[in-house]
Amino acid sequence: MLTEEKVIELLGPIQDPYLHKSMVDSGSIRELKIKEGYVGLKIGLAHTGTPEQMQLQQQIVQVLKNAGVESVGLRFEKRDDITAVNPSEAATQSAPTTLLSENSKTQFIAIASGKGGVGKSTVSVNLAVALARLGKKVGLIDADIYGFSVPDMMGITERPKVKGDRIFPVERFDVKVISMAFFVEDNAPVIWRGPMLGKMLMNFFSEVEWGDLDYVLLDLPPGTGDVALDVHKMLPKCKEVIVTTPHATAAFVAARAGTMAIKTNHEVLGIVENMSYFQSGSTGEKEYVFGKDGGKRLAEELNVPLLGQIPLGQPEIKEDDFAPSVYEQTHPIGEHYIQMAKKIIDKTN
Ligand SMILES: Nc1ncnc2c1ncn2[C@@H]1O[C@H](COP(=O)(O)OP(=O)(O)OP(=O)(O)O)[C@@H](O)[C@H]1O
Repeated sequence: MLTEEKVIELLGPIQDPYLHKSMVDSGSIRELKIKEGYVGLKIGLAHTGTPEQMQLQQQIVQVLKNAGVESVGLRFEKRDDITAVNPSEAATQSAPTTLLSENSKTQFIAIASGKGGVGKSTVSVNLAVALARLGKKVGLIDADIYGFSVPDMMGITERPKVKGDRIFPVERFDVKVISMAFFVEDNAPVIWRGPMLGKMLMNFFSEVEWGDLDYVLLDLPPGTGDVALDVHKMLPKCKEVIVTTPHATAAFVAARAGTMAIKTNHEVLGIVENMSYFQSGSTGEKEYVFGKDGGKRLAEELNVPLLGQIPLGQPEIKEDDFAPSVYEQTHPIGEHYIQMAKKIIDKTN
């Protein structure tokens, strides 16, 4: 037979979420009724209807059910005799959209390409990591809403933490990452269109707790579609890096992305020519597998710098720290990224 003393003893270790001490000692238990297999509790909290209340509710039910109680009735009321900070509200108030505010010091850089498969996501990830390696505070938004791949490329297996209505980005290689991949179940395809996409992107700014950042890189979807346009509208100060292969057709298509940026008054920081050549490990000879200098010509055409020519090559795959697309700092390609990141820092200072 469960007694009042026994229930109090069971609830003793559970903390009041706002007073941070035992709910028994903090006077949170306002009423207690026991009847056959039923326990009814009225609980007073500094804030009600909050995620903390939900958590507490689950804890109490769990403890009592484990002790053999068949049904638990809980009622919550707001306590006026105490004042305590509500972390969810505090988070909302202290997490304004500072990244987007007029006087924000954060630099936005969109990584664009004319077509898919040229290595835009690989470049986004490695530039973000290189900027972080150079001591910058960096965020990375995987805005490739249909073809999100950043978490897989960086070997991210966790999901962002959610506190109240704030989302905390996942940190990997000192880069804060948010991706559409975190918000879909089982890699389901995303079928949202038009305005929904813009809203999703806006949420990435307004509901994510980014903290203080020097750079936010955005991995755009390939081409010059809705999302790229949305980004340009949403982030008037956003600068752009265009990725292409040396192939003439790829560079020709990439020119459209460049023209769009220029027409909408966004500075193009430069061109990254990816998969520029294959360098033989034994002879050091370069083989121009996909053609030569398409990126260089594009840079001349748009009158912007060529930030780098990245050869073909795979990162070293480590079993214990799996990140299939991140080049180590000491890898020759990792070094290319450091040089490009330095140029970007120079150009944006
Ligand atoms: N320099 C490189 N050397 C070898 N492989 C590369 C290089 N750059 C990218 N890749 C590989 O090419 C493929 C396409 O790269 P990635 O996904 O980054 O392209 P993308 O332009 O973002 O494509 P999409 O927009 O279609 O997602 C990936 O398998 C990636 O690992």
